[in-house]
Amino acid sequence: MLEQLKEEVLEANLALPKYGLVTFTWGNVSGIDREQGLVVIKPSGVPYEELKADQLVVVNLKGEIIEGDLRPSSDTPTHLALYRNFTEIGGVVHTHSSWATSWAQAGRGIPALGTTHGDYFYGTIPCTRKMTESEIAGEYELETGHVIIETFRDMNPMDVPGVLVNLHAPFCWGKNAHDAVHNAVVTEEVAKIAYRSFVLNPDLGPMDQALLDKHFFRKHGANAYYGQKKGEH
Ligand SMILES: O=C(CO)[C@@H](O)[C@H](O)COP(=O)(O)O
Repeated sequence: MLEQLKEEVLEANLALPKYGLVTFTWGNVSGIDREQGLVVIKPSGVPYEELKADQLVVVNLKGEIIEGDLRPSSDTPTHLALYRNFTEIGGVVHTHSSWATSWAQAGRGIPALGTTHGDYFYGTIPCTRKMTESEIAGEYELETGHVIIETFRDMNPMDVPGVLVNLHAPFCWGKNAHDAVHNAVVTEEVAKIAYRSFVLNPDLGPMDQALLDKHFFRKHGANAYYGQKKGEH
């Protein structure tokens, strides 16, 4: 099981440069084996082209290293906070993909403007509040997870499988590492499309709820876990 998860997480990490989501090593993917309570994550600072499955690090949900000689990603505490609180997710991706990071630096969520967005996100991809000085000075990566969880206090994270961390960059998730990367690619794409839509029409508003419902539930099912708590739109 764990060896299979390592191969899935390796493949997901290698997909980041393939889809143009990362520069240098500005990103990381993890996956979780919920039965064993173990997370496989990219080692810190290792270039993707050199990455091998046996370099991936295995940690438990407390962050203790169970397997691996290298240091786990610096964002590991953020990934783990999401796994502990978003119990339906199986994979997490963090990148600094440039269009989504531009919205994060602007402190703006990406509204649902069309069906491309609506197929994957049941409403706005939110931007978190700014982190406080004490959060930044404290356990920064863990606190980054906390502000994400706070942002989703009234939303089912599987309705909107991604977030923009204010002044930082996107975190996305899904039912496994591959699904999380898929959502990260769509986040970057809708960030680009939304920016251009506002340039073409600055008065643009969110898409009609009926169209959003049609596209999201057509793809995810009206009674799937995605729709248990309606996302904000
Ligand atoms: O958010 C950041 C830097 O701001 C991180 O994503 C790093 O860019 C990647 O760190 P490692 O996974 O290599 O530790």
